[in-house]
Amino acid sequence: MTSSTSTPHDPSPTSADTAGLSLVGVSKRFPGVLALDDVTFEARPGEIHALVGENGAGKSTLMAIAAGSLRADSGAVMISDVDLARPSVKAARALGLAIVRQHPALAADLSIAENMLIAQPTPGAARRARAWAEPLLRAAGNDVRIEPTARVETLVPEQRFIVEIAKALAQKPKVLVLDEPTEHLRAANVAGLLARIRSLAADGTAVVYISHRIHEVRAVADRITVLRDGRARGTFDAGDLSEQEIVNLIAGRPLDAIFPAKSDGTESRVTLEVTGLCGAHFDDVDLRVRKGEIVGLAGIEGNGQRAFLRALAGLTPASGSVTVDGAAAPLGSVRDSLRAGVAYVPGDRSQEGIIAGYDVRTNLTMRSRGDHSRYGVLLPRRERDQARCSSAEFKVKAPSLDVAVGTLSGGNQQKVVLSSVLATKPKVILADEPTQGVDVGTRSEIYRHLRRYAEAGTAVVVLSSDSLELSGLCDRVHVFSRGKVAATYEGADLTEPNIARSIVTATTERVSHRTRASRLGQWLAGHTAPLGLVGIGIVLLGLLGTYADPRYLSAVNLGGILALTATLGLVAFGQQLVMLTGGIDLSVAPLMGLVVVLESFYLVDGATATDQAFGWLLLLLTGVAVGTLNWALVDLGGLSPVIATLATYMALQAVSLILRPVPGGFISGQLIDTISTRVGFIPVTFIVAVVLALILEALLLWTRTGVRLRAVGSDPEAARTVGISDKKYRLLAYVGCSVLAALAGIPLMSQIGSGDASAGLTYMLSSIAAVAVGGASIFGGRGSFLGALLGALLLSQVNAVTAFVQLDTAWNWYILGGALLISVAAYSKSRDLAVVT
Ligand SMILES: Nc1ncnc2c1ncn2[C@@H]1O[C@H](COP(=O)(O)OP(=O)(O)OP(=O)(O)O)[C@@H](O)[C@H]1O
Repeated sequence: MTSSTSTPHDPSPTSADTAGLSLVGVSKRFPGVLALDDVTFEARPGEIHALVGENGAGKSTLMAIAAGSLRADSGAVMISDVDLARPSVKAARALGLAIVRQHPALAADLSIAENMLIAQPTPGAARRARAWAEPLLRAAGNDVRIEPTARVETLVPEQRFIVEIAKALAQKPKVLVLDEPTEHLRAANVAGLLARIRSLAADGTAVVYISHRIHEVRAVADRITVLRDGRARGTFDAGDLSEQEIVNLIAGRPLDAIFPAKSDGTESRVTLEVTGLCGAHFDDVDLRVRKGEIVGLAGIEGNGQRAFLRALAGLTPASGSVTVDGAAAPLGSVRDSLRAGVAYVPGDRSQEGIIAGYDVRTNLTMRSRGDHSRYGVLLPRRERDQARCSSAEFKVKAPSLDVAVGTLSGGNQQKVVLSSVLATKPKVILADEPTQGVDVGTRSEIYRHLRRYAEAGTAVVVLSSDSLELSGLCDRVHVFSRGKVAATYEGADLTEPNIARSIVTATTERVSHRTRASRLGQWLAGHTAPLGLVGIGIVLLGLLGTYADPRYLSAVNLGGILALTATLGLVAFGQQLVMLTGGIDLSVAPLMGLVVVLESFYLVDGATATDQAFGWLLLLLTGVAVGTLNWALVDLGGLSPVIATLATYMALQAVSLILRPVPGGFISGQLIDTISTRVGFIPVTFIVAVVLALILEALLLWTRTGVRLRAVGSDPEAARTVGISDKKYRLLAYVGCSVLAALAGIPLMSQIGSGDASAGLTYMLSSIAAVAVGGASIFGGRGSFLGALLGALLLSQVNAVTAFVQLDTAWNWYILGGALLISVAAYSKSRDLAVVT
């Protein structure tokens, strides 16, 4: 390889080169942006090919097309010499392409092992996911201990990236694409990853490496392709280029020094003084920032540096003394911190930095609302002017300020976060990874901005996992270990190797220090806790009922409670199914009534065998038809599930009333007897409900379909990204829900005995309540069929207990409302207990 900066390779693939990944003449236009313009790119087996370029140059778009998650307007994609004629994530994966995305495609409610499993071309058994994932995680994240059964929502960004990397490597890819994989990784894990990549390439894998960290690119890449404004600007041998030459190629012009000059140390005025700050994960930390200084924080994740920064921002409780420009600053309240001029640049951009669905303008101005509103009324022109000014200052690349910020490239989103924070004119800037995902040109602009703020008297504290950044930018760097400042570097000692060494020394300490959520915390945040909690509620209610009247334990009463539980349980299973996908079905109630009405024509005394067979078939068909209709309204019609199923609710109720304006038609007595059969005092319907709950629970937890269903509810975008058809799973859920609701009409028939259009109406609220009490999230992604059954039992018991204690029926509602509030509050609180910061 002999080309130089001035003589780039011809990127057109030759026939000998085409194995690996090959993209030929790819173009892609988004509204207002030509993201890719006739780009040709290839990565050969055994090479590491870096793809570099400014923010918004089109790197992620190109790789999304290679991975099949985005369709090109024109051009061809070939993986291992096979033309990806009909691009899809599945097809690309089957050909051996794995991708580590800039935004990890992980569903928060699923366990880490489950997330890794659903992204595999041929996923193994969900039951063995833990044992399978454990060694893969260990290999991907040197010293970061990650519990495969923990939910992804409990992970900090570094851990999420390690999971994303482990997920991709588990595929044993022939083509591995890494899109900014190290933005959140510390040096030890970066080194481990680069070594791993080299060994994969040595074994013949074609690796595409996207990064803004030029030293990494130089260290690992064999060839480098530069993208600018959607066009390929040349492919070069990495060995022929210096770092400065790569930087110049990316920017398209010579760039001066990346880091601005440091403080001359002549200022003595202290802008920020922190004394003896204590909080969760850090203890007795002092920090002083003088005018003109930038102070850096380093350390291994979990050693308290991030917790310290967040406490300073008022996000978590802390004690100690903080003064800003000599005045005492408040602790423990974000609002008060903001008022005192303390501004925080969040490290977790997607979770805390932006509101992805909102436009760029709102995201740019939302932190400084007071500046462009009067008496609470927004002044649109002033807002627009400020947004324009902020976006120009940071050169935010967006088709217009009205597009959703989520459609911008990662680096441009980061610029939006920073400029929106700086628009608050802060006295203190607490910046957590301020240059994550930002290109080298903008990076140097951000450094200059921060330096300018520092010189103007703003206290600037930067937390970064990049030692090079800290040594180049900061005047002083504190390295954290076990929640305390273990080393401080300044002047001539402030060098990258010193910081890196200090961090590595802390690694060994940290392995033992790394806090994991307590066992109780993990259990409370887990799948079984709601079952235990509802179980306790059921026992307590039972004791109350028995205390009020020993006949509570009579076979008649218990049998009655269980029969009602069976009916409610069946419809709650349906509701649970839909809620797992993030939906809700209000139409279950009139559907149950409609089933009873329909059967009051067919399953009557003296009905012919044909009529009876038709009656049963009609029950099933009605369920399938209503479920399909609901799904079509939601998924094809784009209606919200509440509106869609409310419309169906009204339509079904109207049909029932047309068929039976007044209750009438008697269900066959023999059929009622059969449905009401009991084994001892236990109704057969209850036994059926228990068996069904167990089967559904097993399917949900231990089969690929169950895991995928939960993934769709937890994060439809992440699910689509790993190749799951979210529409298909929502169809399954809505049809399943309606069929279960129709089946719940069978025990209802035996309870009502005649065709009554209003028979099932109370089941709308009670089915939702049973599922919520049973531990489901109304946002989708988590829930339990056993929980729904126990929730149904609790609800049925409340009715019985209020009757036995001879309380007014209003108490039914008080108790149910209370149980609902307590359980939902308890579950949402318990989920926090598994999170380690
Ligand atoms: N879904 C989308 N809708 C609209 N525009 C998009 C979408 N995805 C990307 N773009 C636009 O396409 C262009 C290329 O974006 P892309 O994410 O590929 O850039 P990038 O080189 O990966 O940048 P970065 O380094 O910041 O990640 C940008 O202008 C971006 O705003």
